[in-house]
Amino acid sequence: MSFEAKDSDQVLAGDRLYPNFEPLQGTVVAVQANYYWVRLQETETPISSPLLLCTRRTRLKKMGQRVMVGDRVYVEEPDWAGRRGAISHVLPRQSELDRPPMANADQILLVFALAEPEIEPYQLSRFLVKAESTDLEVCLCLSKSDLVPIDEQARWRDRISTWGYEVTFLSVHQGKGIAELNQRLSHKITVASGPSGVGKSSLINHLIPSVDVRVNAVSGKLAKGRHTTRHVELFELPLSGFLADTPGFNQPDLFIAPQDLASCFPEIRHRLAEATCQFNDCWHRDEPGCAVRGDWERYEHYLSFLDDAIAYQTHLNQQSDRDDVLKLKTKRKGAQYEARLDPKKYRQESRRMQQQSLQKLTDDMKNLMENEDNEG
Ligand SMILES: Nc1nc2c(ncn2[C@@H]2O[C@H](COP(=O)(O)OP(=O)(O)OP(=O)(O)O)[C@@H](O)[C@H]2O)c(=O)[nH]1
Ligand SMILES: [Zn+2]
Repeated sequence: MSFEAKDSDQVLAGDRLYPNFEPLQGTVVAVQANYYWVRLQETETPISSPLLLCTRRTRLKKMGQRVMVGDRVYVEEPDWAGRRGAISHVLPRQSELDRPPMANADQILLVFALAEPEIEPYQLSRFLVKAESTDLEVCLCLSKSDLVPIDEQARWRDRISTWGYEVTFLSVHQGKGIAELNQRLSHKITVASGPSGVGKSSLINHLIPSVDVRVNAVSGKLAKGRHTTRHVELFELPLSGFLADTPGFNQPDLFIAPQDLASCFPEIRHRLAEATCQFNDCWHRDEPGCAVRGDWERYEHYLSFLDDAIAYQTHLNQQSDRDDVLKLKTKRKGAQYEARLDPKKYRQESRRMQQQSLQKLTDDMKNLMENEDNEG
């Protein structure tokens, strides 16, 4: 065997069979059925604000590779005129949220109003714990600062700092805090959350003055699913980055395991960094030698959420016992639950529906582009 210089057109094992091409990369901003709206990175695309309606390559489907809002993807075979493409690859996720279903979120923007409606500490605590349970960064903003005198704002700032959080004061009406917030949101994917009426919509409109018409048009098309917890959509921020406003995030059910609750309180994390409880599995209620129990403000909230968490876990355990019984019964009776749906008919139906919805989306895109042409 001799070592020879490689022939330029000889193909060896391990060689790349494709020429060196940079794949088109983008972020999935909305999902509808099996179609994905992908915002491409602006570089090297022949159109501006490239938003393509994409399908998912069969290979991904076969692999069971789900594509979520927030996913960073490669897009192949762009059809620039028709604004269509195909997702060929999903890049590894940094994070994954279940509700809303979202990939790569970096932080949660939690908005409460200083007034109208007034801050309700227990409710704020609940939102904070919910946010903490995702393991994402929490950015807490208090809005409508124009309605409340400076000394009252300072009282809230001091009070919430004992909870372990810094606050940013905002007033959309006075444009206060907006620049600072924009910085915190830049180059990140942020999920906005907060109770109704705190001014979240006003804030988003203010942050994104030219809320992207195309993305907005996506909202219109997705209107049906818009107010369900399953729907989520990303808006592009002026300093880069995306913001998701998701109605589904507004009812924070604390489905947290009792043993995980303590880590959702900065006050407890802080106490446990300084000292340890006598028992490893301390729930910080009335156990002897507990390092957490004390007269800190939110301890009452912790106890209350713990009761909820224990009740929820008990409920789950009972349900899983019931499911086990059901499984046993079903086994004994044989496969009587099979073939409820005629799978073939169902598949044909759903394919036809997909074709229809694709046709509708394509029409929508055409209308949009025509409108844009008329405007510009
Ligand atoms: N004084 C004052 N009012 C504000 C400010 N921002 C919003 N508002 C008012 O608060 C009210 C609610 O604002 P929205 O933006 O609809 O609040 P939201 O959080 O989106 O409410 P939902 O749609 O119910 O979720 C409106 O009347 C706004 O004009 C602000 O900075 N200062
Ligand atoms: Zn303890």
